Amino acid sequence: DKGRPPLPPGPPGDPVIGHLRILHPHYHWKTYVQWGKTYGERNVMYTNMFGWPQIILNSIVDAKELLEKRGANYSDRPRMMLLREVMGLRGLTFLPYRDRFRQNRRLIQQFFNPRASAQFRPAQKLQVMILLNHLLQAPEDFLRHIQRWASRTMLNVAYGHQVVDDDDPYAAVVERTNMLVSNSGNPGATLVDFIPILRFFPAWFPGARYMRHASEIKILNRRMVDETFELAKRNKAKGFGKQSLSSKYLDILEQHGECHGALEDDMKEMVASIYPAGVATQRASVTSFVLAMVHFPEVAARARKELDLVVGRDRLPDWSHRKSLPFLEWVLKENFRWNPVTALGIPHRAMEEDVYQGRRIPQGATVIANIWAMTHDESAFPDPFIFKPERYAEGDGKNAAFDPTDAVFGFGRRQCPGRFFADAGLWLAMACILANFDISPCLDDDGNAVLPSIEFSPVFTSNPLPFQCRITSRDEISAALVRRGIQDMVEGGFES
Ligand code: HEM
Repeated sequence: DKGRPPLPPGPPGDPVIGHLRILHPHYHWKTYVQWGKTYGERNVMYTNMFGWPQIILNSIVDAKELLEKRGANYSDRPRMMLLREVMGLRGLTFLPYRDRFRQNRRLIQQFFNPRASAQFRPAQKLQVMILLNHLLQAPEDFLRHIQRWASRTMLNVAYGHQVVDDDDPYAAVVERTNMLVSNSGNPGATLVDFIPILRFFPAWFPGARYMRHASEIKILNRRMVDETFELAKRNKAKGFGKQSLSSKYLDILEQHGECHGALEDDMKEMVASIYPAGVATQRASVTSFVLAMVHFPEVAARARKELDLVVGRDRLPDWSHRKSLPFLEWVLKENFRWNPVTALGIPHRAMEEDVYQGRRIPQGATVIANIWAMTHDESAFPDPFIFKPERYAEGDGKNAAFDPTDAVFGFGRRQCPGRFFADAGLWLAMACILANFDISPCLDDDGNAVLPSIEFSPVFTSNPLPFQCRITSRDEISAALVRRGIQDMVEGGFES
């Protein structure tokens, strides 16, 4: 390495295993902030895992400079040995930046860009209406209702499938497969990602046993991908789910006639990949929002006041009101910032060696954007743990250095293609909940408020740890509105 620029600074590591020993197994994003303060130079750090170079970016400025401006070099993904090679996940999320990437990315963006994604609004609205009714009927199960809302929304948008009860067999298969995949570790950062040869070791070998389990998941996943696409075909034949992504893809395949080659396979994988991408993230966002409202009731009160003024009490909030509700807009932004649900995004990869600020970024380095660090940087967002929507107000009160939506969906050519869709669905869910439900802490035997702790799971998509609170319908007017909301959609001939 003589004569070449030095690597960015970082903590001292061990021979062979690199920084594995000093990287606390949980909440890597917090460890990286600590390391950044101690070793970082303008927040860019170098570490290695079993010799694999890793660059950590704790600041949005560097993430934008590298992952966006120099996007041609930084839009690849690390190899993802476990998820891609062993489990066989072939959707867009983990696809390398070559071959089919461009075509596949276009196939998603075509339907999820700001204009096209408006077609999913009726489906999103129906699911929010169902969520509100579930909250009305059994508010104590709110965590499950939110999970089900996210799952139903994505099953409907992906396959045109309408889940009607808790025993839905398709929902069960898709949920189980995705749960097994997501419990298997951080993408690109499991043991077999660092020691790829492990996958060929016998199961008795330490660390290799998991491989057998992973091969079983592969079979399950294959079946899930195929069966759900067949379901989508049947739905289409019956005239259901015309707005779904599968239905649009089947239209494209029809135009290609018999000679669509690998296109159908790609489409199947892509449809399957939007489910996990959209469920855990949206669920975590709404659950975080509920937790925040328990802790910051003055925010909920101010948002409701604005809603009452603009929307009134004789209808539910709708997207047409959005422009007239600036405070609610800040609540949404603050919620994205307070718990950026994919705290470390999804890793990128440097395809060629690069030099940044006089430091060398090795070819093949995994590049991690620490989104949590960016949205909890005290100099960008004073009192970062306080939920303070007014920090986005224009004028003197403004003390947010950037819009969190510019960070929480990732960067550059890999930036989340589902962001417009997610933003619209989350807005509606939050607006309707705030307008019609009171959220407050549970009470102990003596009538004292018991505030739930603010803790998030230490995994890839960070959800609040299970907590309790009281959700009650605001009054009879609200209860009637919520009931009518769903009736109106059904009577209005809503077609999923
Ligand atoms: C709160 C909601 C969501 C958040 C915070 C979120 C966040 C992210 C992030 C951080 C990435 C990685 C970007 C990067 O590599 O720099 C990503 C990728 C992705 N997201 Fe989302 N997402 C959300 C919802 C959705 C939804 C609803 C969908 C589907 C409709 C979706 C589909 C995807 C896909 C397909 C990718 C992979 C893109 C690629 O690799 O080119 N996401 N998302």
